[in-house]
Order: sequence, then C-alpha cells, then structure tokens
Amino acid sequence: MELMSHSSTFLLQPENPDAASSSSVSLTYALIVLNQPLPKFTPLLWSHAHIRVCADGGANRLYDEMPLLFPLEDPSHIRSRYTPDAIKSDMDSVKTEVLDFYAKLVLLFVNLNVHVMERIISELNLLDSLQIAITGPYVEGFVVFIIDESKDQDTTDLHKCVAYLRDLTPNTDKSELCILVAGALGGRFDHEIGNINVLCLFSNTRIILLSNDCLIHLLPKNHSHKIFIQSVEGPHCGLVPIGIPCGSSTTTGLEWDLNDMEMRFGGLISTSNILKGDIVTVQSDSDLLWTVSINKL
Ligand SMILES: Nc1ncnc2c1ncn2[C@@H]1O[C@H](COP(=O)(O)OP(=O)(O)OP(=O)(O)O)[C@@H](O)[C@H]1O
Ligand SMILES: Cc1ncc(C[n+]2csc(CCO)c2C)c(N)n1
Repeated sequence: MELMSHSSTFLLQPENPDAASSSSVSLTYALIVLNQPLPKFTPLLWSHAHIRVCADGGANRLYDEMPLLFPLEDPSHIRSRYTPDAIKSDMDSVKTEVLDFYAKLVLLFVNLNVHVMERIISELNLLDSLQIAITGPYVEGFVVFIIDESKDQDTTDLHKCVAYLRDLTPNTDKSELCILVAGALGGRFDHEIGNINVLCLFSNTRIILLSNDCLIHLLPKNHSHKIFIQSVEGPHCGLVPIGIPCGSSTTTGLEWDLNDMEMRFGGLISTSNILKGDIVTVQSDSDLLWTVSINKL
C-alpha cells in the first residue's frame, strides 16, 4: 500500500529549518477564508499560499479582521497587502461595502492593464459559465475575481471554492495541491459538518480544516499514513471513522494506540487521545478523520 506523508509545516514560519527536515512532502498551498473569526495565524497561512480565495462572507472577515491582527499598521495598507485572488459568493453574506472596496480598484486595473486582464479571462475560459467582475490592482499585480454563484443553492460556498481551486489546477499538479481552510471549525454545527462533508466529497484532494484550536484532515483508506508532528501541534488528537464504521485500524505513536481495532459511532471512536512522539502512523480499512490540537501559535 502506498505511503502518504502529512506534515503541517504551513504552521511554521516559511524560513523555519524544521519545515524542510520533517518530511519530503512538497505541496502547493491554496488558502480559503471562510465566514468565521479569522484564526490568529491567518497571515502565516497566507504567506504559504500561492492562491487565496474568500468564500462569500469570508471576504468580510478578511476586510474587517485582518487589520485587527496588525494594530500598529494602517488598515488600508493591510487590506491592500492581503487582497484575495478571488471571492466566490452566493451573494448573501458578503457586504456591499466590502465588494465596493475591491470593485473600486477595478477601474485602476482596467485602465492600466486591459490586455493582461483579457488574457487572463480567456486563459481561464470562465466568462461563458460565470458572471465575473474583475478588480485590482493587487499589490503584486494580480486581479480579484468576484464570482457570483447566487443561482446555486445546493452546494456550500466552501464546496464551490474547492471545486474552483481544483479546476484551476492542472491535472499534473492536482496531487500536490493542498487546500488550507481558515475558520472551518468552532461555529455553527451545520456549517462544521458541511465543511467535513467537503473533505469526503473531495477525498482525493488534500484539504485541511483549521481553527485557532485544531486542524482536521482526511486519511484515505487506500494509503498507509505517516504524520510528522510539528512542535505547534498536540498534545491532544483523535481518529474518527466518517460515514461508515471501520473494521480495522492500527496506529503507532499514540498514548492509546489502536491495534487492529474496530471503530464506529455508537461504539469506540478515538477521541481525547494523546501524541507520544514526533511521528504517528495510521493504517485503516476505511477513511478516517485525523484531528490534532494546535498550541503555542
Ligand atoms: N459558523 C460557522 N462555522 C463553520 N463554518 C462556517 C460558519 N459560518 C460560515 N462558515 C463557512 O463559511 C462559508 C461561507 O459562509 P457564509 O456565511 O458566507 O455562507 P452562507 O451560504 O451565507 O451560509 P448560511 O446562508 O447557511 O448562513 C460557508 O460555506 C461555511 O463553509
Ligand atoms: C436537501 C437540502 N438541504 C439544504 C439545502 C440548502 N442549502 C444547501 S447548500 C446551500 C448554499 C449555502 O450557501 C443551501 C441554501 C439544499 N439545497 N438542499
């Protein structure tokens, strides 16, 4: 069975030497900001990400709360520094004032870079299927796509953002894509469970749900798993079957290791477990959720 490595180096400063030594995984990060209080380490996630997308009301959070993380700096500088690449929205939560802020920049971008804008639109081939407004300028010369999907009331904004990022990623690079989702946990339970369902809907994409206090990702059953624990993770962790019971799970590196054990809701699931060392291994005959607490950030 193929080995899949996991290492939350996106919680470390990019220049941290431990980040390179802990695993050989080389990933391209994308960030999705949800409509929940911004985790305090969002700027760190931002610095690791190559593309950043706000899910509907997530744009309000970025606009309102990012400046609060930099109390000594001018809010408008922070908003320009942390401008998303796209806002995917069913337009029921993002505030007009926030859309206006980005929309105001559109004319500047259009005036300065019409040919670049047209090239990007045609390369992405999005115009026919979606209604798009183009905004900019982004500090580094990018644009913000504000994509209105108000017609679709059957999938969540997170689902739409993940689908968008997967579509943007060439097939050859899809296995290296790792989507970090800020603000996915610790709010309304229907939203939280909807966010977990997105892990299951896109089970062959690396997606990590994050809050200030913990992270969650899927461990697909068709791999054995080696999890490199970072200093900012732990001590608490859990392994939970999702959807169906699991017949057999085996782990190493935990205080209460599983040894060819069955887990099911209504029976045993592994919560309040504790990390013992720097590496955890997991093997299971069904998909499991891995969760670990985040400390010291
Ligand atoms: N309280 C919450 N807890 C966890 N995730 C949340 C919460 N609120 C929003 N989200 C996430 O952020 C995304 C965007 O949120 P937003 O409030 O804009 O969605 P929405 O479609 O307007 O939700 P609803 O209409 O159900 O209130 C959601 O799809 C969800 O993934
Ligand atoms: C069976 C069923 N339950 C709930 C919804 C509602 N819903 C699910 S996702 C979504 C979009 C949220 O931005 C909405 C409104 C539905 N369509 N179908």
